[in-house]
Amino acid sequence: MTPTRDMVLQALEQLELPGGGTLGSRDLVRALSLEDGAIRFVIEASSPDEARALSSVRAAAEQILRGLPGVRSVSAVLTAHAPGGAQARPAQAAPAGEPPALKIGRHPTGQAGPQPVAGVKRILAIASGKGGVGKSTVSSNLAVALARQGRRVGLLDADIYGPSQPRMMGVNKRPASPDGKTIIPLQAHGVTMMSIGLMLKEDEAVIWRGPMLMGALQQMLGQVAWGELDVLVVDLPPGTGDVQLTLCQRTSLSGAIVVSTPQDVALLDARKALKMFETLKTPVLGLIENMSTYICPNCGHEAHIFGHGGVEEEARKLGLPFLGAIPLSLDVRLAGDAGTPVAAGDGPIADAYGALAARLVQGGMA
Ligand SMILES: Nc1ncnc2c1ncn2[C@@H]1O[C@H](COP(=O)(O)OP(=O)(O)OP(=O)(O)O)[C@@H](O)[C@H]1O
Repeated sequence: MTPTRDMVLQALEQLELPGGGTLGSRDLVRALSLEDGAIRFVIEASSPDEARALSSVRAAAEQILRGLPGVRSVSAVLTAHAPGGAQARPAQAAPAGEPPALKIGRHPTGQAGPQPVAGVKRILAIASGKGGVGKSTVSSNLAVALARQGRRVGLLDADIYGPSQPRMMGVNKRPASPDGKTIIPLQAHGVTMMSIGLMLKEDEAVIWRGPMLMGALQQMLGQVAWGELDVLVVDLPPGTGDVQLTLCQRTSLSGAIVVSTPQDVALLDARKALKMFETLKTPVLGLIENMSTYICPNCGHEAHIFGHGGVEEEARKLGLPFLGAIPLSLDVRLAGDAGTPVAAGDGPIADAYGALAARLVQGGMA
């Protein structure tokens, strides 16, 4: 017998939360998925303080669910809305009695099961609906920020059509392969990294089709000597193509994070990416707004060049966690172009990435 959604929610009712109530009565469960006895869900706190107060709840919830008949595995992550300030809005609970807005699919695809990567505890895919919204920038900065917090972090640049991590992380050495099979990844800013860009000859055009892409991606995941990692951050290509499909179907992803700018057109594309993850049954762990607000370095005036708050609003509508907003800043681009992500230094943007990384660590996502 495999557990049903009702059985899971009912079992969770046994758990008294610090501060009173249950996960159900406080409407904290999001993105619950059940598949062949594997249970995954997100506990979404309304603030980092609430998440701190609930830090013991995740493990306790997992333990209760492991006791249900037919359960093969349980994975819960704890996340929180962005902290207060100009970008924050109070968390809005779904209307009482309504199920949480589930944004992950529940339909089996009949594909061979996703496989873990040896030694790697969690795999986070960073995705976007369209190019140029800063997905690669967010991936490298998040990887560096997580490493600064003591996590063992890998960064895989799977953006096969436009690999930008060698430039952003400041590496350009071709990785060694002592036995002609195992690929030795490179190290930069405390992160173990690998990019398809490092395997290509300069100006070699990557005009590959589906099967070749799949082979390259599998090689990067399976043949790279990643070592023991707490989290592997995967920088996906933009959109919804073969690489995303392969990764979601063949690899045990902890989940995906979708990056968008607040513009309507970017959000429209972000929705397509979210739909894809729903179809592929990959949990979406949250949304990040990049290029959110611009503060003039000369006069301190705050401008909303691409609009503002749209991603948080979208996350709220979809019942998905909003993980945070990164401002538009010349420093971000200059640092990325110079090969040292801004998160490796000090200042407000490094702090914003630090907060984002801390939220992921706290939630068991990294
Ligand atoms: N918060 C930001 N402030 C200023 N510039 C940024 C910010 N985020 C990204 N950029 C710049 O925007 C450009 C595009 O970013 P990036 O390459 O990360 O986007 P992408 O979504 O990965 O695009 P693609 O998938 O097409 O490679 C880069 O020059 C980068 O330095």
